[in-house]
Amino acid sequence: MPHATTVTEFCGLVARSKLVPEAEVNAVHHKWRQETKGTDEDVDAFRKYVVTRRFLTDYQAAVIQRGHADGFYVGDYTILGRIGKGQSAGVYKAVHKSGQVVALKVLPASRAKDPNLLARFQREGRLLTQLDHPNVVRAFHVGQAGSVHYIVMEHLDGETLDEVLGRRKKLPAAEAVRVVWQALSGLQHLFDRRTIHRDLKPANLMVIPAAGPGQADTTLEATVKILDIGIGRELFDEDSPDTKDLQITSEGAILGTPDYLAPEQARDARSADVRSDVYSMGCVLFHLITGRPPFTDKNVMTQMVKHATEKPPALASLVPGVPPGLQGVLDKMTAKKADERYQVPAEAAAALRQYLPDHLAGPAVTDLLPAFKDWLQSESGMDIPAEPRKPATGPAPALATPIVPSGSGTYAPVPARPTAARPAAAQASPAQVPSRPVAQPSPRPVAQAMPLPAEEEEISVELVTLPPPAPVVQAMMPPMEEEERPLSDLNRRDFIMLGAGGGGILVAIGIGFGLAKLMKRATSSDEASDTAAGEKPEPSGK
Ligand SMILES: Nc1ncnc2c1ncn2[C@@H]1O[C@H](COP(=O)(O)OP(=O)(O)OP(=O)(O)O)[C@@H](O)[C@H]1O
Repeated sequence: MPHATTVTEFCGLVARSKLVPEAEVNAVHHKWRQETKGTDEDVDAFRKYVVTRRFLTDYQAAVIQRGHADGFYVGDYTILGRIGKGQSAGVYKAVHKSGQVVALKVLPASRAKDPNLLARFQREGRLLTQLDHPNVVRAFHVGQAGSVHYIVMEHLDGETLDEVLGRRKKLPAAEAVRVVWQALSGLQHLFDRRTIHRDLKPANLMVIPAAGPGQADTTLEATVKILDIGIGRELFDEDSPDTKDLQITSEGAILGTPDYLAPEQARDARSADVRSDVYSMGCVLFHLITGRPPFTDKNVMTQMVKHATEKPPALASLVPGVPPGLQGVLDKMTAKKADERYQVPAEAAAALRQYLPDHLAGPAVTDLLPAFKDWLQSESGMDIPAEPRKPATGPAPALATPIVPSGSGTYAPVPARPTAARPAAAQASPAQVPSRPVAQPSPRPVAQAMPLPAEEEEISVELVTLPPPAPVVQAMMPPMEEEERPLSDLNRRDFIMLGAGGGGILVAIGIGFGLAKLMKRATSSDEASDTAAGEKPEPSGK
């Protein structure tokens, strides 16, 4: 679709998008002309004007300037901006018609055609909506609008640990322990709900809030949230029809992230259990403290063999001042044999507790607008307390749900999370709620500057499938850029990517076989040396 090259074209697209009513678009256009004496060619200046006055968000204005008037609505949600792009789904900041700001994870129509991707996406939605813990991202609803599928989540205003590490390289031990301790609390909740994660890495752990400009760059006040349980698994569901997909997805994950992968999970994704998650969290702890993962080989195969056979370097050899006992806890989290690890995340969390900083801030929890709660209740039957409780603050146990080992070695059930107020972080300011014919208040112009997006900002217009709009402009337009084409138009690069993806899976299968062979060889040489030492080998059963 052609770019808007004049303010008139831009205004036409805004009106067609229904983000701002036509009369209001005309009024603001008129006002801008009067105030600035701008010409019809000054599209950039006009775009800046409407964004600064919050008629549109950066993202909306960028998409419109690139010639698109659709793709701003998913069900009852208006898209405000793009937050992240995963391998298959996109994550967007959006606002519900009640004014509640949320994060929408969206599987576009073209991806939903793939039954494996759709099954994985729906599984993630199903798992997430069953979870309810301050250290796990909260999901409210799984929906479908036309052929677009989406998961409605609390909007987290923070940054991933990956981003924190990108900036700070490593964290002081007490800070690292606090982060991992929280994640372990969230993982225990997953386990209590019979779920394991299987893809724990810094990019899937979010800390909120992010350190603001001018503030101390620390996570000591932050809450950790586990994200992305897309390849998570409900335990004991091996017979479910999507198990095959899990295998493939996990091999894809192996290719991407061997840094934190437990040996048994590398051998066979289906053999992963909660202790594999404990191993991954041990590797994350190692990375946070030392600034590098336990094994740094670029070669995936070598790295996986090292996970299975080598001990990571001692913490003290890489960083000074690490409490000596912490090494023992880390060793137990990352033991090669799952039986020798902490058996559940709560045990590891309990062992880490003595290394936590003295004072811990309470968990950040997302406040929900009453109108959104009512809507959720009527739409999905989700029961959310009307009167949110205050978040706990104070010493260690209050940070997240306390983990209390019961006498039998199992753990006390995790009480429901407090749904208490973090002030207004997740509510749209009136100006953020775009006007829409359905019960949306009109945006109120406010004199607060918002940064304009970088030119290369990614956009997606494949959120909703609408009939092709009538052309608004007839002027000669520049050719469409790569980023702007609808995702349904496959091009050469897509075929290359698809080929690479398929090739990747074959490589992963090869790696799996190779590793299994190596492990087998290692075992038989162990047996051989046992036998040589006079031990009688176990009968083979033949
Ligand atoms: N609830 C949320 N609030 C704010 N940002 C979020 C939220 N969920 C995800 N994100 C952002 O979006 C990014 C992608 O999220 P996520 O990992 O869930 O996507 P994904 O599509 O499953 O990724 P992949 O396909 O690689 O597994 C995250 O790294 C994070 O930056």
